Amino acid sequence: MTPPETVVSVHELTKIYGSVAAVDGVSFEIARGETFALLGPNGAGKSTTIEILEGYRRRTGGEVRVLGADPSHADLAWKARLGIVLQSSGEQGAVTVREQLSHFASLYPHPRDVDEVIAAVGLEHKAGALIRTLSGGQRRRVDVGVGIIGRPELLFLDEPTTGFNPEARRQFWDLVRTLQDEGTSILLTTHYLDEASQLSDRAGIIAAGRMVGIGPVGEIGGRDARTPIVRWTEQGDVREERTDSPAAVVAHLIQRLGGEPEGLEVIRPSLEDVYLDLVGREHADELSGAPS
Ligand SMILES: Nc1ncnc2c1ncn2[C@@H]1O[C@H](COP(=O)(O)OP(=O)(O)OP(=O)(O)O)[C@@H](O)[C@H]1O
Repeated sequence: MTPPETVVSVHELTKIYGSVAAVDGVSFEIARGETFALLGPNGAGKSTTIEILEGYRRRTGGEVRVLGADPSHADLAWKARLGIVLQSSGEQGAVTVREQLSHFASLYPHPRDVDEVIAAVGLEHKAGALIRTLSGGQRRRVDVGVGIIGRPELLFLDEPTTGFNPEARRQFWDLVRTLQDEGTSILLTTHYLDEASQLSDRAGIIAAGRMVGIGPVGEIGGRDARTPIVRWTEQGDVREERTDSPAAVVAHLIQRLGGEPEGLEVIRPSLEDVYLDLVGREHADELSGAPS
């Protein structure tokens, strides 16, 4: 079997603004067809990293290859293989949704069908509406449509579902799964850890410009961080035990206490629990539900 092709490779990337290291020695790789999530609190360095990979910002140091090229020297043909959904589009929108997507489609050699994309982002009923008359979440869907219209090999999604209602977020996840089935490689940043768990194969957690955890979403943080916790209340005190065999612990408890333990919970630490441990509790208020 041939090893998977690497579409993004980042080695010891740094970006210094004045005296601040916004990105401070970050390394990771993305294989073709993989979805990789970059997670971290506000100001951690995610957008700076993603914008360097897109060729929008110059790095201070380190090695970066994206689809075989150095983004700081790449050409238009390279750019046409990327799909980009920036954190904010700044789009004023004196054109309709269909006009906007048709315009971007005309810039690519093998674009998707405009009406298919409009349907995929759930804007059929707004196809003829001026973009400036759309809600924030609807405009975000236009941004996503622009990002995928060129049939990109590699798609950058920087906080794509900010402002989406829960139903729109689920629809967006379905769209991403379709793109994944077609073989698209994706780099995603999000403050919604459920979104990262649902969509990504692997994730990296950045805090203050440094990678503090990286791996498959189900394994990040290591085995100990993922060990289940059995929690119960006994004589007014909350007790807990970390164990690989929670059923045996519960059975033993029932026997010892002579019945149902009060307040019994079996907790399997989620990506969110591991994230909080890794970035520190002081960043907890910047978690999901409070995107930038
Ligand atoms: N043009 C700039 N000049 C100076 N400092 C900058 C500039 N752009 C970003 N920074 C700083 O770099 C750090 C990383 O910012 P970045 O936007 O990459 O964070 P982020 O992880 O994407 O955050 P968020 O989740 O809020 O989008 C922050 O401290 C930010 O203030």
